[in-house]
Amino acid sequence: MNSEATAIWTECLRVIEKHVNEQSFSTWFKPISPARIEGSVLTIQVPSQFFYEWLEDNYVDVLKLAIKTVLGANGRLEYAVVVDKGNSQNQPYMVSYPQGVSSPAGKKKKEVLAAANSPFDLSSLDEETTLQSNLSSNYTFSSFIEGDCNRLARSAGFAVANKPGITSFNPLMVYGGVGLGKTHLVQAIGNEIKNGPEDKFVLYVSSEKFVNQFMDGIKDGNIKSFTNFYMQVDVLIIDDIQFLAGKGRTQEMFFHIFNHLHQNKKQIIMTSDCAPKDLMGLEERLLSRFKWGLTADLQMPDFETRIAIIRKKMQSEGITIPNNVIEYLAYTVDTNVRELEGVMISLIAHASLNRVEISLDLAKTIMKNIVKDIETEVSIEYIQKSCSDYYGIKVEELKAKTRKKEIVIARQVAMYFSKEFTNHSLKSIGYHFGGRDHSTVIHAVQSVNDLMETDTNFRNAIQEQKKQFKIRSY
Ligand SMILES: Nc1ncnc2c1ncn2[C@@H]1O[C@H](COP(=O)(O)OP(=O)(O)OP(=O)(O)O)[C@@H](O)[C@H]1O
Repeated sequence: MNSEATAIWTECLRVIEKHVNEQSFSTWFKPISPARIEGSVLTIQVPSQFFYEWLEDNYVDVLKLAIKTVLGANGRLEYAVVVDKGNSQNQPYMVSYPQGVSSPAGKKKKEVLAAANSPFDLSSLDEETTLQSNLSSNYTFSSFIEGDCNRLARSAGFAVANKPGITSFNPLMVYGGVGLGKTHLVQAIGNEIKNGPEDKFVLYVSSEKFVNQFMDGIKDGNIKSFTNFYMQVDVLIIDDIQFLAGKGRTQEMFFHIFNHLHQNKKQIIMTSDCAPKDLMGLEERLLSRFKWGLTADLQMPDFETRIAIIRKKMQSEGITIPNNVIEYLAYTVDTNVRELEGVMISLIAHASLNRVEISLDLAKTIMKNIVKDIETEVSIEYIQKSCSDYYGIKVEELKAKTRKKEIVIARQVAMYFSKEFTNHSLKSIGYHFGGRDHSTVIHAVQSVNDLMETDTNFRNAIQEQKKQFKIRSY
């Protein structure tokens, strides 16, 4: 082994060690051996292609930092990937990496340090240092499907991403139920800013982590570093703010950080599982500040948006599935997007483990195992789609004002099924049919019952249609 390369790599490891936790260090850096140094190009040998990809995905910044610190601005890193056990390939597998290090003219981004051991210690890093921001690169605007359910939040988020701290959406508060895309959206904003032209210090942190860091700060007598760290941020994204409920001291600290950032036109983005007015256990002065900016909610995506989400996810996995399966999943999973994804993953896993095609039958089997009481879980949307297909009209026509006879019948039947197969109140059913009132629903149910008594064909058709709701399949 080249002793000069060894000495350089040892120096690099010293830098790396400061910025990753012990476990990551022994898992991902100890197995690396230095192969050679040629000029300012250090070649390291990694055990596998997977290992190399993992380093690139997760530790590119810290590697850049190490190379730059030890070899200077012109330093570069190359890899040699071991192809077979005990048989190393001496040709570098990848060249001209890391880019940021090999092109000193390139502008460095000031990002956020997420070094596990010393989260607030910025002292060893200069202005140009590339750090992490705790953002997942998968969460982008392009992978976030737009629909009525998220339009306001998404466009406000986009405006903030283009002018952080400058729009009146400061703070931006995104709220909504479990698994509806809050984290995805706020991280998309963070990624957009981070990849944008300005050099912004973006930090994403969960409220839980914020609380823990604050507690650690108190324990270690290190509160000043904690506060200084957060006050340096240009864009603070804090997830699940409801977690601060009842934690008075943390709230007080957050209040000061919030004020400081806001006064300095720094962007604050928050998420919560409920509307600010329902956030119990948060101080009034904090809640009143949340109202300074914009509050936007996320709802469960409607059927069409769910279809688009499934298509997008499948496309990103490189998997094609039949349309009727996509529709079936979109119909049946109307709780939240995370569950929808869970079902998709199960479906893909079953198909690949059992080496079978993804089919409607497979989807039904999986759904039966995953969703309890599936027979009773019929949504109004499902009924509307089914009835409009049956009568050959559009779903919108069921909700519209039109009084054309065939549409009135289809609408009444759909209301009748909604009353029979869902737990919605008459008022809620009316609302789903273009904002009609409950007496219209009562009238619809009565009319369908009357018609079934007098018209055998109609009764048979209704019985036939009912089956699909009972077995929840089509
Ligand atoms: N509109 C959307 N387009 C594409 N994917 C979405 C959309 N909404 C949610 N998702 C996906 O659904 C999953 C759950 O979203 P996310 O974790 O952001 O939800 P959340 O509201 O933050 O949940 P929690 O309340 O549990 O924190 C993620 O994988 C996300 O990518």
